[in-house]
Amino acid sequence: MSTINERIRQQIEGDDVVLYMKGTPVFPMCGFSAAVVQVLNQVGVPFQSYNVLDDMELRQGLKEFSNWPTFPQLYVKGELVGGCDIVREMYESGELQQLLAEKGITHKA
Ligand SMILES: N[C@@H](CCC(=O)N[C@@H](CS)C(=O)NCC(=O)O)C(=O)O
Ligand code: FES
Repeated sequence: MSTINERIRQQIEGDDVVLYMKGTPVFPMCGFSAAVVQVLNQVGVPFQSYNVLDDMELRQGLKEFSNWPTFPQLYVKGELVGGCDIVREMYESGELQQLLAEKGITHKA
């Protein structure tokens, strides 16, 4: 495995919920990323985020790692859930909340 893939693997296995985004949760640099931050805040689960605008190797590596060409990318327990459209749809249908509950990811205190 290449170094970048190892780094990604460590990141997505290091936290239950990982968001690769443009900007930060406090200062998102794109509306798509902001939308997923908003969903996660609504659901109330803690998440780790990485800013792909700060790291071109990560930005490129993730597209190949997950075969997913855009950001945001949301991972739960090491698996890609999807981007903005998928996350929003899953939130609206309740599927996202169900997935998180099934994986034992609890709300922030
Ligand atoms: N429909 C996409 C919207 C996300 C999107 O189109 N992202 C673009 C613009 S922010 C992107 O990441 N392009 C590749 C790049 O900037 O490296 C989704 O559901 O996540
Ligand atoms: S940065 Fe332009 S659409 Fe995301």
